[in-house]
This record gives sequence, C-alpha cells and structure tokens, in this order.
Amino acid sequence: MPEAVFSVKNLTYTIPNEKEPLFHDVSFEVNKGDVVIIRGPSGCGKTTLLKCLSHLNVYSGRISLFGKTPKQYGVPSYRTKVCYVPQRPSMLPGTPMGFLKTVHTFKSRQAYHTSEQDAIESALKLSEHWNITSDLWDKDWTGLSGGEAQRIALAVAVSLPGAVVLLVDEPTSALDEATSEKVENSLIELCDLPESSIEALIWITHSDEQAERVGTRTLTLEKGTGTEGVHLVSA
Ligand SMILES: Nc1ncnc2c1ncn2[C@@H]1O[C@H](COP(=O)(O)OP(=O)(O)OP(=O)(O)O)[C@@H](O)[C@H]1O
Repeated sequence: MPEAVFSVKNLTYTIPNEKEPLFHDVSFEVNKGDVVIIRGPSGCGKTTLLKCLSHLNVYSGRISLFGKTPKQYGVPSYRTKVCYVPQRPSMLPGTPMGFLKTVHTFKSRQAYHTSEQDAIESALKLSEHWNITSDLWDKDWTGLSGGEAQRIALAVAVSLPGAVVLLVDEPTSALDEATSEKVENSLIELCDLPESSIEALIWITHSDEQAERVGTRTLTLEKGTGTEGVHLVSA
C-alpha cells in the first residue's frame, strides 16, 4: 500500500465553552487523486472540520501530510500545503490583486520561487476561463458579487504554487449551472495536471448530483444519539 497523502486520526473538536464535542473521533485517509466529498446536514460541522484540517481551529487528534504534522512543517508552511478556500471570502480588505500580491510575498510561498508576474498571469488566465474579466481583480472585494469573489478566491488558491491538498467549501454554491460546470471541471483536473502541485481535494457540497459527478469517495458526518456529537459514518 502506498503511503497516504493525508491522514486524519481521531479528530475531535469542541466549540469553546461547550461541554460536548461538535464532532469526535473522525478518522480517514486521503490518497493521490482522491476527491473526497464531505456530506452532512446543515450545521453538523463540515466547515469546522475543514478549518481543523488546515489547522485554523484548535482540535485534538492527529493530522498529517506525508506523515508529518502541521507543527513539524511549521503552521504557515502547512497551511500553504493544506489550503482552505472559504465559501465566502467577502470580508477581506482591499482588492483581489492586492491580496494575490500580498500572499505571494509570504515566506511559505517564496519557497516555490514563482515570480509575481507568473502567479498573476496564471490566476488571470484561470479566472478568465471562469468568466471573470480582468478588471474585477482591481475592484474592492466588498464590491464583488458572491459568485465573483468565490471564483477569484479559488483562482488565487489554485494559481499560487504549493497547495497539495485543496479544501473547498461549497465552491460553486453561488454560481449558475454553466459556470459551475466550468469551475468543477477545472478543479477535478488539477490532480492530473503536471504543472499543478495539488494531489487531492476535500470538497463540501450539498448537491447529490455534484457529489456524484466529482467525488471519488464520500465521507458523511451524522449526528449520534444523546450527547455523542457528530461522527463519521461512512468512508
Ligand atoms: N468557534 C465557534 N463558536 C461558536 N459556534 C461555533 C464555532 N465553530 C462552529 N460553531 C457552530 O458549530 C456548528 C457547525 O458549524 P459549521 O459551519 O461547521 O456547519 P456546516 O455543517 O458547515 O453547516 P452548513 O452546511 O450550513 O454550511 C454551527 O452551529 C456553528 O455555529
């Protein structure tokens, strides 16, 4: 058996000041080429789970990428490799172009030696394919529609080098059907593109059809009995 790209063991998360965990003992492995769908009813903890996976929430349990923990990588470097793209990035200050340039200067990104110009060209090309015109990159995030902001945030995550596991939270929820299909197709192709560092995706969706189209595996979070909290019921 080849070593898993990404491994999660007994992941348990408790909301601050709550007694019982939101979810507990979640364990799964992700292999190269996987598009792992995360399902579960609204409010069961899917977004919180993705935030734990990219070390944005405090959790118990063990998460590792190629056998190394976030602390062993150093958290900023780990977050570049296990990259979380939120559903709604509209709270960001400034413009998407400013954001792309700032993220490009981070030490954890500089390790990949991509020029700023290459990163910009790559992001503009991908977003244009997703019907985002270049002028939108210089508009304030607050002036963008939900769907525009969502596609631009995805283009930034995919175009900057370094991500190995991409965590996407309902990445097409604000898009019409035709645009959604384009974004979907681009995302699932990433694992096979020689120029992409991405080896697997973990993808939250509420759509059965989308899960069927893009997923290679499905994990379902379900509420247990009594105060058990949410746990993983299928893999
Ligand atoms: N830091 C926190 N403080 C308070 N409540 C929190 C915190 N983190 C998560 N929650 C709560 O945990 C629950 C799960 O939230 P989460 O966004 O993970 O659910 P979800 O399954 O992604 O929902 P949806 O499908 O509606 O997007 C919610 O009730 C949320 O308010």
